[in-house]
Amino acid sequence: MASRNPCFRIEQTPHKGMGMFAARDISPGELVIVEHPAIILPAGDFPTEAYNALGDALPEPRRSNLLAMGNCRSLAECPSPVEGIVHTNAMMLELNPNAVLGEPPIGGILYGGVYPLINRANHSCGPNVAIKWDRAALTLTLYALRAISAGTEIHKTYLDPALPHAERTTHLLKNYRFACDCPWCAIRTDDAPLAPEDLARVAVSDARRAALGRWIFTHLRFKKWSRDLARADDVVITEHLEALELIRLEGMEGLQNLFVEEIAMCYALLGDLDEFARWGKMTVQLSRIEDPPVAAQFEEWLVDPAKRMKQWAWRKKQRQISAKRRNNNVEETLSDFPLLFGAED
Ligand SMILES: C[S@@+](CC[C@H](N)C(=O)[O-])C[C@H]1O[C@@H](n2cnc3c(N)ncnc32)[C@H](O)[C@@H]1O
Repeated sequence: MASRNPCFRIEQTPHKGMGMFAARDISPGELVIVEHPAIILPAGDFPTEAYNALGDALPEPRRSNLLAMGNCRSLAECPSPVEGIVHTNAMMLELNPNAVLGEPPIGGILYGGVYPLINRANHSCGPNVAIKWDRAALTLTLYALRAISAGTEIHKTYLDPALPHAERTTHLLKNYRFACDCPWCAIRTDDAPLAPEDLARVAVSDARRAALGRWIFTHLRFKKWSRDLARADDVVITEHLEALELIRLEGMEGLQNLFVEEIAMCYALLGDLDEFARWGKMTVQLSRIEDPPVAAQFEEWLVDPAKRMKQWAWRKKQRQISAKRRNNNVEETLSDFPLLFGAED
């Protein structure tokens, strides 16, 4: 199936059914596709006839596009192919059917949306794209989390990648009927335990993922650091760079924006123009889809940070003021010494 979107194509994979592949190089933060659902229905189980009726009610080519989608359920489990397709593909979202027109219908009942193109993206525990809901329009936006070179498979994640390997495996087998063979997983071909080297690799990955999941609760954040001059100037930057390295190793770029943005802010408070420009531009690039107000704010600041940011070089200035005070005290103390000595002499 060919897509008119030049950024990706849908192709057969060797062992995952169809998949989504980059048709050209895609930059971090770049839009891959915005898509409307083929169908959207309340979460839950319905009689077979209801699923069949839903499929029959769809106009062509939406109906045949829906029926061509992946279905990991057997006919014994789901006699209606529409039901199997919904269970294999539906992306959950919470909507309020009584919401006021023009307001996002957030809060209320869980629904599942099926998206004929976005749902072709297979799973990885280190996904290179993420999704964002527009609950008012019911569209899903897929965007790149890191650079994706032409020909690479586009993977999203079907679960919280911070979960340990064993829980990820159980979830994927139960709900999607496959064993993940991404670089962060280890597959057991039979009931035998994992090989010692696979166990060790998975243990390292689990530990890193758990550390990243806890990071924001256990490490110093920009805001606290910004007001606390007793802390070293580079403490947040150093720790955030460590987090970004763990993120890179685990392919968990879905977590990176907070760290990148806070590093940019640290450099702003330190009055470092070059580093602020570097990290600020990265923040703009990564936030354009995920958090447009943040991207807009940084774009504005980047024009002339020294003039446009209230907090520009604040920490640097505080350090200069306290150094001056210290110097003055030292001078006063020193100038007192001759008198003291003189008096004693
Ligand atoms: C939402 S569909 C993804 C698209 C699907 N491959 C297709 O042909 O339409 C989910 C199904 O794709 C397959 N799949 C997704 N990710 C996979 C992976 N990493 N390894 C093996 N199979 C995968 C499984 O059969 C799963 O039930």
